[in-house]
Amino acid sequence: MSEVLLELESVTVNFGGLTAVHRLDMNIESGSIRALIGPNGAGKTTVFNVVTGIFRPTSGSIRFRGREITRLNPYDIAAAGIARTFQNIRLFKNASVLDNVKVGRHSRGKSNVLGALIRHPGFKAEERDTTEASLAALELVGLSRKKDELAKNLSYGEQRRLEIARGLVSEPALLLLDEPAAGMNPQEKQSLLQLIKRIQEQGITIFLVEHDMKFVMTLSQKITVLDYGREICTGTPAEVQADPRVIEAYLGKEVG
Ligand SMILES: Nc1ncnc2c1ncn2[C@@H]1O[C@H](COP(=O)(O)OP(=O)(O)OP(=O)(O)O)[C@@H](O)[C@H]1O
Repeated sequence: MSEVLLELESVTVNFGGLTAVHRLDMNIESGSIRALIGPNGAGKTTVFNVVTGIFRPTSGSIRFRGREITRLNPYDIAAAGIARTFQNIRLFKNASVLDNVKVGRHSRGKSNVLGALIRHPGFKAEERDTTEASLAALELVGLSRKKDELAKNLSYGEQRRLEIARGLVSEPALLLLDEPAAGMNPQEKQSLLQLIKRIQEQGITIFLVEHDMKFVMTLSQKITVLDYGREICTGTPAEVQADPRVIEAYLGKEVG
């Protein structure tokens, strides 16, 4: 049995009278690729938001590498080793590709503003380290040649890969991808699939929300299915596809 990296225990998230996530238990094994699927509004993004500290759960607990992270703020959660991308592209469009990646390194930085202003030696060493790590992340996502381009001049698929590079540069143990394949053409999806596998080979655990079923079934070791905030099934792609509760949850609903 491999070690559990992320553990959700009876996590509930209420928004006023609405229960977006209801007593969710989840164990994500270190080194695995886990998908979270479910019809629109099932609570998937809310799960990402509580894991990354954007929302606090109403009740329940979240542990990462055995450490309680439930009440930490997003910055401390990032520093603990969890990175994410968002459903909608969030890049600095008028900044270079390289600078967009460097921004992702901030959760590891130790130097303060004063160190930057006086060009303290520690700051310079950190700058060098940031640039090297950013170039390595760009290499991994296949964007090295475009490092000096403005982000806005990249194609849609490249912009999404740039966001992944920005997540990787903090050297996370866990990478959360929110609908990474959304809006991509078949070639872009294929190259994304290969990229996610390469990231996993680097020892990074992947947790993704994705509507493209073919993509999810090809990539994931295990899938958790949510419906109205409740887990209805967790299993291998074959187990999930054969589960009547999953078929029922999707019947008559837009799969996306
Ligand atoms: N900040 C919020 N305030 C109030 N309600 C919210 C908030 N965020 C999400 N919700 C509600 O919680 C429920 C779950 O939303 P969530 O975005 O997590 O679903 P999802 O599974 O990610 O959906 P989609 O596949 O459409 O992105 C929905 O009913 C949504 O309207």
